Amino acid sequence: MRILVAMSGGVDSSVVAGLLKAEGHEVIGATLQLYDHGAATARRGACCAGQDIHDARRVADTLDIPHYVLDREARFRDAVVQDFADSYARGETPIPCVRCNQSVKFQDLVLLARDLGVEALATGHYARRVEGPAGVELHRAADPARDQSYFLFATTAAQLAFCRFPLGGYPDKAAVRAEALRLGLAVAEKPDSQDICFVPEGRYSDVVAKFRPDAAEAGEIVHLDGRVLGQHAGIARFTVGQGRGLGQASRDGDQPLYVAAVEPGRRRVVVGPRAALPQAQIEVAEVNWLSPPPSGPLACQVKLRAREVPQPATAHWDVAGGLLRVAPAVPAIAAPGQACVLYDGDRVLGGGFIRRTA
Ligand SMILES: Nc1ncnc2c1ncn2[C@@H]1O[C@H](COP(=O)(O)OP(=O)(O)OP(=O)(O)O)[C@@H](O)[C@H]1O
Repeated sequence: MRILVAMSGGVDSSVVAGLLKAEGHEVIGATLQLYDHGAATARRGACCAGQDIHDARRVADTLDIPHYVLDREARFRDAVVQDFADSYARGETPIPCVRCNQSVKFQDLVLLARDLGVEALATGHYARRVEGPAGVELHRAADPARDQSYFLFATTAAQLAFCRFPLGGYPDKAAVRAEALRLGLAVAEKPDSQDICFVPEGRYSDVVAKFRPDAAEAGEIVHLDGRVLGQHAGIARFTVGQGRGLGQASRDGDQPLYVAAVEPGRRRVVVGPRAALPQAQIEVAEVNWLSPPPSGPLACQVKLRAREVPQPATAHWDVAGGLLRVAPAVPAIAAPGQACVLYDGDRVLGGGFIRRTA
């Protein structure tokens, strides 16, 4: 098979290219240049800085495969970084990896793949693509610690059919690194990439302040009952459900307080006791189904943030409104902007972005 491999310069996608080549496929590598390296080169493990492009090229040379570098900086800045800042300015907590998968990685790479006349696009994502009786399904990776299915919910059925995730069945990262050594790849010991590739040193509020200074303006922290408890240095620093970083607004007497809402219009952060936060129903928009959309109540498990185990819930799909209403079996706090992904066991049924909670 002629196959395009999305090569970030990291261990995972390098191993994918090596494995596919060893299996006898005709492999072509492609690396997307996604952001200005100036700020990022100091950061080890960033996925798409200059060093990473160099590493990807070196791996391609070792494997003796053709390698393309595509400049997608402008598109990444508009579709991912600007969207990230805009989302914070709306009082949400964005999930940029999903936007990147949606708008840059899969769209642009699938287009390139089609131009090159290849039959599939392979990535180093930890997820499993399963050929089911009614079409291709997305499943959780074998290694729960690495599973990235949550970030892939927005992949369309057509993209999924075209994609391959050869690492989805690996038991753990150590096995992938061992494979890299066996294949003689220079990146075998390279550190894992960190949370958000375009944010140097985890200072995401600096990025937001640059793109949306309004989200970094000071404002009040108020209690649900209207009392002003303190000041904050920008709404972008707050997420619904957050209990840390509230300064003197972190307690009311001996009762711990949590962020109940972020109000961009009034630049206010509203806090209250945990039990007072809305947790009964979650409204989800921009829904993508990777299974037949349900016509009645759907008993499933949902994941409301990247690092959590799916929890039982019932979902109702409002076809006309294009909205999903999710009622967790055990009340749960959900942050607008994050993804709500529906599972049936290991299988991803679909998902969308959390809009509001009630
Ligand atoms: N700049 C890029 N160019 C091409 N493909 C990329 C790029 N960044 C990521 N990818 C693809 O998306 C996959 C998942 O990206 P993620 O940022 O989660 O990388 P990762 O888990 O650190 O993997 P890796 O070790 O390959 O960097 C990568 O394995 C790779 O196939």
